[in-house]
Amino acid sequence: MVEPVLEIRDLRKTFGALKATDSVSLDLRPGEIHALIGPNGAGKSTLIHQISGSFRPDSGTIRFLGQDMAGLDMAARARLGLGRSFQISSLAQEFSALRNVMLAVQARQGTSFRFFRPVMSDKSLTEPAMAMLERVGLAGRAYVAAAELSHGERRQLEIAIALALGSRAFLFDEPMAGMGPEGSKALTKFLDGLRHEAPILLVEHDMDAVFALADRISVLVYGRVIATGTVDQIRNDPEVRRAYLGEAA
Ligand SMILES: Nc1ncnc2c1ncn2[C@@H]1O[C@H](COP(=O)(O)OP(=O)(O)OP(=O)(O)O)[C@@H](O)[C@H]1O
Repeated sequence: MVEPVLEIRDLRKTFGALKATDSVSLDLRPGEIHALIGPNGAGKSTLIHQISGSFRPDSGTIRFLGQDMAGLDMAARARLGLGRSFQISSLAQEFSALRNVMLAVQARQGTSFRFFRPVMSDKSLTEPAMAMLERVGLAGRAYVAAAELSHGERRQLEIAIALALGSRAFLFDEPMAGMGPEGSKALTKFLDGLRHEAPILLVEHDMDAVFALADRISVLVYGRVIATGTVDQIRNDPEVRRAYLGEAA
């Protein structure tokens, strides 16, 4: 069997008497989109926070690329390649898309001071940055300021930055939120290709996107995973239909 990229075992987190994460186990395999769905308050964001390192679990383990994440803070997990998006504020708005990715390439290379060469003509930065924009389908917008990009394009740019920084897996919490139908469609198409760059754990309420994208779905209800399976298995699971999907299935 293929080794999972991310492996979560028996994770528990309580807030007072509330079991926000109740013995959750799931994994993320190479090349897959694993969607996490469930009603409001089911504990999806709480789970993502524990994986990214912003909440500490009460018990259980999180392994990423074979390494135990306990004791590593968010920055350390990000450095290992656990990419958490979307953080629009991380973009330098007045800089071009290319320049934004170049900053990430530069950070990865660990060479922040380049007094003798004008940055924009430094091929060791422009070439990998442009290649990254091509990978996310944004090369045609390379010289446009981040502030001028559409909502969806900014998300593509953030992912180019995350890939340039070395992200090996993505945690996305409701990426479709705030997008119109056209934007959602474009982002769905983009995420579809992105899984081959790095697998994605996707929290999403937009069921059209989830059913179009997910290789597997886990359903969280009251902090517990009540089912994990393919789109068809989940759509036809009587407990899932009763607890969550209702007529949406
Ligand atoms: N910092 C916190 N302190 C106390 N309770 C919290 C905290 N964060 C989340 N909760 C509670 O934990 C439960 C799970 O919340 P969470 O935001 O993880 O659910 P969710 O599935 O992401 O919901 P939604 O789909 O609405 O985003 C909720 O009852 C919430 O009120």
